[in-house]
Amino acid sequence: MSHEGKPITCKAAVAFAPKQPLEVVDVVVAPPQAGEVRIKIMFTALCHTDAYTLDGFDSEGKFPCVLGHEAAGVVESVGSGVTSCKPGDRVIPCYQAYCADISENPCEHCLHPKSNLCQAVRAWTGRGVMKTDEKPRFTLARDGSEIFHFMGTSTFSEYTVVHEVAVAKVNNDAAPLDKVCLLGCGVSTGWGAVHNTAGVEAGSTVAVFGLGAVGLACIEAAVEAGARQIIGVDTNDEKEAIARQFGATDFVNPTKFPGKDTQSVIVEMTNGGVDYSFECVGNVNVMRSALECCRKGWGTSVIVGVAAAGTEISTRPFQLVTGRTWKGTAFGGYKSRVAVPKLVEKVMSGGDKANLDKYITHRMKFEQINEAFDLLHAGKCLRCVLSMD
Ligand SMILES: NC(=O)C1=CN([C@@H]2O[C@H](COP(=O)(O)OP(=O)(O)OC[C@H]3O[C@@H](n4cnc5c(N)ncnc54)[C@H](O)[C@@H]3O)[C@@H](O)[C@H]2O)C=CC1
Ligand SMILES: N[C@@H](CCC(=O)N[C@@H](CSC=O)C(=O)NCC(=O)O)C(=O)O
Ligand SMILES: [Zn+2]
Ligand SMILES: [Zn+2]
Repeated sequence: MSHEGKPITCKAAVAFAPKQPLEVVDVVVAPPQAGEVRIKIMFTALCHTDAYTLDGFDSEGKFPCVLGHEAAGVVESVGSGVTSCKPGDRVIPCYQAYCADISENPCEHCLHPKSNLCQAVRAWTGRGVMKTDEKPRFTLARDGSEIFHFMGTSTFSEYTVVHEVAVAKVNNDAAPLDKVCLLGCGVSTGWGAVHNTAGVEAGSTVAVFGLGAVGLACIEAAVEAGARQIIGVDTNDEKEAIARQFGATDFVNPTKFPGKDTQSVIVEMTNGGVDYSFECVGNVNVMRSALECCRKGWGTSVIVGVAAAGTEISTRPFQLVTGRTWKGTAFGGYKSRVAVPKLVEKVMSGGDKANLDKYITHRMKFEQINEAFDLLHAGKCLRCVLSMD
């Protein structure tokens, strides 16, 4: 039965308040308005950023909300004026939008080769609402109260509504949605941090701080780029084996060097520091270590991790005066709607090299979402893919 133009009542995992378990409840998802797309979510994974927002660390976090931003699904219906996708299309919602190929008035970031920070809808997604009427499309079935969106995606729901500029198509019919959903955030971010933001070259030395899915994707990309030494850094010893499987040549657990900072350990190991480092933790002290373990003259450190509201980074300016570069990345610098379909093709044609299975440590039913958060918090899981059916 078609629900086109009508509200859909379905299950969503609602975050009613920070630090509280999600509640799987009935929500009403309004039909898509102009420039909007309603998607039936098939699979969604959890990213550390969902946990960070649920834990109350996100200055943009609004409650109640529907979290989730790493997913794949099928277009159920589209609002007026939508031309780039149609009902039945298999898609990946993108928290970083891209408007240049479908907007009559593209934003300057989409037109600029150096940025992927589309501004078309960002102001509204940050406030948890849709641009057209500045309201959410989710309401609670039991009392009609509004529920905010998250990152413009809100994939912890059987159905969601996103802006058209945030919809990447999965053009390859053979692409498994239960795997390519990971390209909606973590894996793409790690790959892009290495290839786009840093531009790691063959023969480079690399340190990756934080060996969750994002950090491991950095390692995978560094191997692909031909890095000769890749140092994985994590406070969890259990991450050493997996890091080496991904291609790390060395492993450092900072807790094993009491009284000595991690940057000193790495500078000694590399006789002067690494060419590139990646912070994939979201801790400002680790960000400092990641910068300061870079080689003077040309070392570049990329901040990938998302730090808690109110925290700030610091270092001695001398670290930059002596030639280190400190930069950051959002979604690995990829211009989402055009890049994600290419990443899907890369996975589909890449054999084992770009096999996403190694990131999927757990699979669960949607109703088990709080167990999945517990695993992520405990450091027991890279990616847990939740099935909606
Ligand atoms: N900039 C962007 O576009 C994106 C940023 N992120 C952020 O990237 C970070 C990583 O995300 P996930 O891989 O999903 O997280 P995760 O929680 O799976 O992995 C984090 C890893 O860091 C390790 N860790 C914790 N404290 C540490 C310390 N002091 N030193 C070294 N390692 C430490 C943990 O043991 C864990 O292995 C998060 O901050 C997340 O919010 C995620 C996706 C996109
Ligand atoms: N909302 C936070 C910042 C959160 C943040 O930095 N998000 C990353 C993506 S994390 C994905 O898992 C990002 O790409 N940010 C760029 C953006 O435009 O959102 C805050 O207010 O500090
Ligand atoms: Zn994410
Ligand atoms: Zn744009």
